[in-house]
Amino acid sequence: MATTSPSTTAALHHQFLASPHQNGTSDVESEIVFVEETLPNLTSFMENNNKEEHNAEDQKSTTNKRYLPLLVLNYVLLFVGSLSASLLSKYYFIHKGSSKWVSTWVQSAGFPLLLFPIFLPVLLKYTKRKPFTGFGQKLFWFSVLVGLMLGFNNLLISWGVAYLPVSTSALLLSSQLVFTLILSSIIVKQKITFSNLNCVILITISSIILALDSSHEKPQGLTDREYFIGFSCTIGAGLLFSLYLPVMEKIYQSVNCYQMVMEMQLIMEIAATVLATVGMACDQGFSDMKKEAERGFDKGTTVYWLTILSTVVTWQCCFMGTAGMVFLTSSLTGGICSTALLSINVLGGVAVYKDPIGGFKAVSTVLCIWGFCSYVFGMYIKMKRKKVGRKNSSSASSTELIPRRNSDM
Ligand SMILES: Nc1nc2[nH]cnc2c(=O)[nH]1
Repeated sequence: MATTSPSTTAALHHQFLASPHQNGTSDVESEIVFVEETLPNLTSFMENNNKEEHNAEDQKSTTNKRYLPLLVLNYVLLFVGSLSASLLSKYYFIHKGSSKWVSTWVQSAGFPLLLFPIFLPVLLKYTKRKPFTGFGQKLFWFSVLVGLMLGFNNLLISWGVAYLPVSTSALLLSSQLVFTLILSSIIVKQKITFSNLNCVILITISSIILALDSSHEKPQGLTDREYFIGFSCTIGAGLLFSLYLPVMEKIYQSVNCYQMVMEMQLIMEIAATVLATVGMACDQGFSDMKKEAERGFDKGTTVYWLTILSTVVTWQCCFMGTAGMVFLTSSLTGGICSTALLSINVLGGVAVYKDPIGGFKAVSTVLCIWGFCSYVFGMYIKMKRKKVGRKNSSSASSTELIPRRNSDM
């Protein structure tokens, strides 16, 4: 029978959930040993209590009542953000915007928007946790490092977009999905299943068809050197992004609260903005911006600033959604959702810019939707099976303590 008082137990439980890796290991089994060895009286007490407490604390647990609304919200952010950021970036370049630094800077400069998901839950009394509680130095420096990596990725994306046709960069970027599958199987031991392999293959084929169909869209006057730069930058961006996703998943394994994910995201976006701002300052980006607003942009000054502002907001939604998806599901699911949107973005081009749609584009879109839907359906079935399994298993409660990853999603 437990002798620990409920308040001590709750505090220790909270401490464990907040930093499960304090014993210096990252292995789930050693965490069980850690709990059972260092808190001998706690385990049996928790058998009766931890299920509800864990679900209330661990927002990435699929049994948490806030899990599904958060997942839907993040996917909507990713979908709307990615689609509109891509259309707006195209709008910027179509109407004679040309600065690569401006296009890099707008991808992260919307970081103050992250203060909403950080402070709103406290103001609305959804949580008692004060923002940045338990945010250690290690997590801070990790976030800065990953933020600089993301800033560099944003720069590479901008160079790619500036030199390559949209279809070519979509094809090259879709290679990030294969890299994500490989890197996440190495970094977070992602299982390669029929469902995720099928999805990766279908979405990759979908992008290849799309790119082959629109290879004639190569801009006139593009030199071989520029094409090579655009090509290398886009491949580099795909590689960096496919490293970024599993690295984030690895870090999120020690985070159980969505608010903290947004706090990390804030630090990362600030680091990426510092990088972009230094680049802007050194390469006359700010004066380019002013010149573009006054003379370069063919839709006038007001529309220029509105375009910049909406691009800033939509990129932020896109990154917020990506981070949320990786936290709530896995890096592979986040990667699949982002990359599937590359093909869907083409449909956005058809709807908004009246880009021509032929048989190839239609087949590509169907393949992409098919791959994506079969994956989501597979995830849904798996989640349902897990739920039934959990209900049937009465001995599962003691291991519910361990932050459970949806590693096969
Ligand atoms: N490389 C890369 N950068 C991104 N930034 C936002 N989405 C993406 C993506 O899918 N790939």
